[in-house]
Amino acid sequence: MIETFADEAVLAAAAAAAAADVLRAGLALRGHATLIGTGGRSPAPVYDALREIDLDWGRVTVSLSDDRFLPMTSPDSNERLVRERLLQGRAAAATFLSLYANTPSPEAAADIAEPQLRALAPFDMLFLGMGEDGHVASLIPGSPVMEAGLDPAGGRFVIGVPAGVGSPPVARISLTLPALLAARSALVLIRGAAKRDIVEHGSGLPVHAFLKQSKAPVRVLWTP
Ligand SMILES: O=C(O)[C@H](O)[C@@H](O)[C@H](O)[C@H](O)COP(=O)(O)O
Repeated sequence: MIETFADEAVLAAAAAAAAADVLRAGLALRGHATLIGTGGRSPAPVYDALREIDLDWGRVTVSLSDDRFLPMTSPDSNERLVRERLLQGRAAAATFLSLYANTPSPEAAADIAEPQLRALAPFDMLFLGMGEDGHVASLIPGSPVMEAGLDPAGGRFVIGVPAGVGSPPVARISLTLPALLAARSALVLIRGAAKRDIVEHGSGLPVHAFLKQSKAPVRVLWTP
């Protein structure tokens, strides 16, 4: 099930091409398309490749599977990564929908994002990274909201995640499993032997909850 790529650049080109195909199909069928991005190191080269692809970016909306509850001025902001690496060049014409808001709590920011993400769904393309603890989005082992976020029958699309888990262990805003499963297609981007081992031989972690479902078609792209 895992697709192996020789290196990061080859993986990035394949992921960008797959995303562009799906976005083009969404544009042709519905007149607009949605890409849900992710933070971390893995997506940055994909963003670099994707932003130069000739698409009607003005009719594409981009958001995130999770963000840190930090303003864009922070180097740890995922929104900052997407704005700096994806929303440039041709892709600068896309609309970005923030998960972060300057609210007193991540829960209040999630309340603002909730109806906006619901209105966007289903999403044409979802990118996910995975941590070495098996987390996807900010559904992180050890978090008090992980179980609620992974409930396939849960009523929320977006939740606040209190500080104390993850790296950095700051508060976060995350899509839930029902929101992630509202993707028409998804790419999980992973690198290194340890992560491959978790996907193939681990069990019961957030990544497995996402992979063991038949709702959203998922490809797992791996490079050593
Ligand atoms: O907010 C976070 O905790 C990270 O952004 C995290 O979710 C990241 O996506 C994965 O750890 C994969 O990271 P890499 O892409 O660097 O492998």
